[in-house]
Amino acid sequence: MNIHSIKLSIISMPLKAPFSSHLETVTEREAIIVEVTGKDGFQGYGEGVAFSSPWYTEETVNTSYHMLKDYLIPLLKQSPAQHPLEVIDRFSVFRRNHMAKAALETALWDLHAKRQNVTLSNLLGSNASEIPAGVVVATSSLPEAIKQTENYLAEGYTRVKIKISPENDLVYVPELRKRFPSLVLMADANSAYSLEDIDRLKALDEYNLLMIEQPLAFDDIVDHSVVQRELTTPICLDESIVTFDDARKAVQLGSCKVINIKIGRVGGLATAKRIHDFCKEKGIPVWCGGMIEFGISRAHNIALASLPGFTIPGDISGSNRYWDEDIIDPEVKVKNGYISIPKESGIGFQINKERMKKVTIHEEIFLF
Ligand SMILES: O=C(O)CCC(=O)C1=CC=C[C@@H](O)[C@@H]1C(=O)O
Ligand SMILES: [Mg+2]
Repeated sequence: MNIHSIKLSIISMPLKAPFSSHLETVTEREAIIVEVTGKDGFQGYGEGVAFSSPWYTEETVNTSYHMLKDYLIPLLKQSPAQHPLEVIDRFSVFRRNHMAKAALETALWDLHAKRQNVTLSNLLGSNASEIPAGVVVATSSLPEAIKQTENYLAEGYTRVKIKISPENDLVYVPELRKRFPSLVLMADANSAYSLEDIDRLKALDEYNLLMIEQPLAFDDIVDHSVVQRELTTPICLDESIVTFDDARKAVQLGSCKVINIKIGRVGGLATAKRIHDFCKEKGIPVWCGGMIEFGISRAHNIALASLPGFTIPGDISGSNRYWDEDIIDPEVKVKNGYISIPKESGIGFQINKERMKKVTIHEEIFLF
């Protein structure tokens, strides 16, 4: 793809408020920003979405950096790709490390779209002009959860996700349902339950949740199929779906009725789109998951979520959900519950260089 150089930057920014689930409380977010510069001067951007420690998946900012620096960038230099679709196959010689792979692969998609002078959304096959927004309420205080939900509804959001575990589920869900009877509400368990909790999960059926996300183990597909048979509420898989074959097997087994697609978790846009295409064919609705990300990953999510199989609002909120000031210009904004798809080529947002400079804690350039 005629690459001149790749710059890796590690950035760090405090969240406006802590993001709490039963697994972790995030107060500060680090991420890797990948900037690929072509010999023609075009630049593509990607964002590594692994967290600082391995609480959500096994990857971290440091392991992603190591993969990019010591394996993925040298591999791309040694055997150049002609098209971003080729990259995933090339990277498959290295096991997993999907978030590191996606950080680089998405930057190449952005570069490719800019060179073709098309939006990334169009390049992926969409003609949509907007996507519905969704927001996550992640706090360990019920009054705070109620207050945040009220505020987000006032900002125009129409779909809210809360974090649940056996410690709070039968308090949070009934209380929020009572206060917001017609709210499109869903719950993410991040593997807080086991098969023994089946009655507890069944008790949630009466609260009209849009879905329950990842109730059982992060790497399970089989036990989820047992629980899904017992529940009327659809199960959505997040952590368990890291490859196309995971999605295929989960659908075949009846382990879920909905899939959350995260570009980073599945290793890039090519696999994300492949899972989307498969689910669309099988009648399985999908939505785009979030990673408490900065604007570059958010922009890639917007492009992906514009595809027609994304029939459920994703965890795609405005830049102001987490940040005082994002690293992109303009910031992502939610109006009447929707986010407009930018019309400029590639991801359609500019990098706010001044902001980037302020939040960068490390950078390195690799010449091709
Ligand atoms: O990006 C967002 O707005 C929310 C993302 C979100 O809910 C999650 C991100 C990462 C780990 C989890 O806690 C959670 C999820 O599992 O979907
Ligand atoms: Mg989740």
